[in-house]
Amino acid sequence: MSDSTSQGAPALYGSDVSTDEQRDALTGGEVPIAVYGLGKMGLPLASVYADVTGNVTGVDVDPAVVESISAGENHIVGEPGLSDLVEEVVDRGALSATTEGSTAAADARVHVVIVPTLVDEDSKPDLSVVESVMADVAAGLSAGDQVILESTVPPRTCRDVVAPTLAAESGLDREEFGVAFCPERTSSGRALEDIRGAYPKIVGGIDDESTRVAELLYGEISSNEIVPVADATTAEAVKVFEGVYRDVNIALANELTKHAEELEISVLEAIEAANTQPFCDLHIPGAGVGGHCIPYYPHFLIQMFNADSRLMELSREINDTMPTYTAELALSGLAKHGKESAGSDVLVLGLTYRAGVDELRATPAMGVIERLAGAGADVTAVDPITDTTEPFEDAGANVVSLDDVREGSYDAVVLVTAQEAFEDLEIPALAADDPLVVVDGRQALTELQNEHGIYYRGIGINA
Ligand SMILES: NC(=O)C1=CN([C@@H]2O[C@H](COP(=O)(O)OP(=O)(O)OC[C@H]3O[C@@H](n4cnc5c(N)ncnc54)[C@H](O)[C@@H]3O)[C@@H](O)[C@H]2O)C=CC1
Ligand SMILES: CC(=O)N[C@@H]1[C@@H](OP(=O)(O)OP(=O)(O)OC[C@H]2O[C@@H](n3ccc(=O)[nH]c3=O)[C@H](O)[C@@H]2O)O[C@H](C(=O)O)[C@@H](O)[C@@H]1O
Repeated sequence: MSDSTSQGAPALYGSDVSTDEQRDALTGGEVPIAVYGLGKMGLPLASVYADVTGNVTGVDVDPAVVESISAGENHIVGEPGLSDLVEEVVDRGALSATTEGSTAAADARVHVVIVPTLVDEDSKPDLSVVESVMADVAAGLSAGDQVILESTVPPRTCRDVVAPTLAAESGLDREEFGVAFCPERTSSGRALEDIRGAYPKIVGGIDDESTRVAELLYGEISSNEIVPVADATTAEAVKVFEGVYRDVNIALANELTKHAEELEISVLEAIEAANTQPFCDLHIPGAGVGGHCIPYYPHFLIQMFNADSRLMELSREINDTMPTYTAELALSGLAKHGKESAGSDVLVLGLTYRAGVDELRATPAMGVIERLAGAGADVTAVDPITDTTEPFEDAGANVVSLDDVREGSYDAVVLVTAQEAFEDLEIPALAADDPLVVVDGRQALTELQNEHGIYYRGIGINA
């Protein structure tokens, strides 16, 4: 097998030099790496790869993203350490950025793909972005290259979509290049810590050599254990199973919170007590399950395979009722105090899918706003960490700033996402009348439970 391409960069896949020599080449900056997708996950990942290998080209379709990174700037909010790391690796030439995917592919020996894998309006997995990146990679793929997919995908994607597509579009035989799935087990807000080794790194290749190269790569990226599994399909399943586990368990917590309401107990207290023994890990009930991960991953199994998935489907259904349930706690609170829904002034706190992350896909806030506006309430919304307002205005909300909120007065306040900036908000002072209805969708306002002039309903607390 050729050990170098026309560019002379050493191959890793199928190379006949020792693994130690390959490791030295990798950490010595001799192995050019391309990372496709420079978003919440891709920019931290590309930056760590650059920090370790010194030779990374990041690829993104968004010229503004490429421009900011090329200037050594970090466009992702809320990631400790990322701004300094981006500035440092760009400054020393270890990381550069481009919109030209196929050009970057031609020069790279390792291709790391971490672009969005979404679902369409029928909840069917949408791999179009991954497929478009693979077309770029194929255009520049050489014998001896390794492709790493980190985007979460339906199991069998590497085996049945990525590898055949790369072979067909590059003209190479399937045995001439490596493909491995190496799931990104990272949470926004702690991306660098997670990528560098908070948890073991799962790797699975379409063949043993692909797995070996993935182990070599992540052995240098992560300080934690590298866990090779039987194949890429197993690795893809590991990631999806982790996400489905979370969605199902959040649904259980959401169902238990409704039992707790009937039992007149705090489900949060019961959950915390139940979790004191190691065989129980009840999750936390809330205003809904958002983001482009947890609500999407179950569909990577439900929609793609024939096996019975009633539990996953029902869990999705339960979680998707929570935004409406949250809004109706406010509407029933208003009615209990003689206020019509129509014409009531309701403030929604938080629009992103979870605190500190500027991501709006599948955000529970949308369902809350739709139900309130649908009942005729005058809805005001605020979220200091996102600049996006249009979708929420289209749904019937007037999106304002925190300063505007402080000037306003409301019949009800609904907290959907507990942004840090809300901690300074004097919520009782926002009351238009006595009482102010407060719905706490994230157990973030519990101090208002027994406050005079407040009618408090907290999901997981007393609802
Ligand atoms: N966000 C998270 O917490 C986690 C996400 N993941 C996986 O990582 C994937 C990416 O997630 P994020 O980084 O959060 O998404 P993101 O939406 O923050 O960033 C995606 C980036 O890819 C770029 N992009 C889109 N099409 C492209 C193309 N054809 N070529 C190159 N770049 C392109 C976009 O411009 C954007 O900058 C997710 O779909 C998910 O499967 C895995 C673990 C955690
Ligand atoms: C298994 C797991 O913990 N996965 C994490 C998850 O991160 P993500 O950013 O999607 O956040 P998340 O904490 O799962 O929250 C998702 C949604 O669910 C809600 N949520 C979360 C936990 C909970 O007990 N109750 C609840 O209602 C959140 O408010 C949010 O709307 O999905 C990421 C991913 O796979 O993309 C993954 O890397 C992260 O480690």
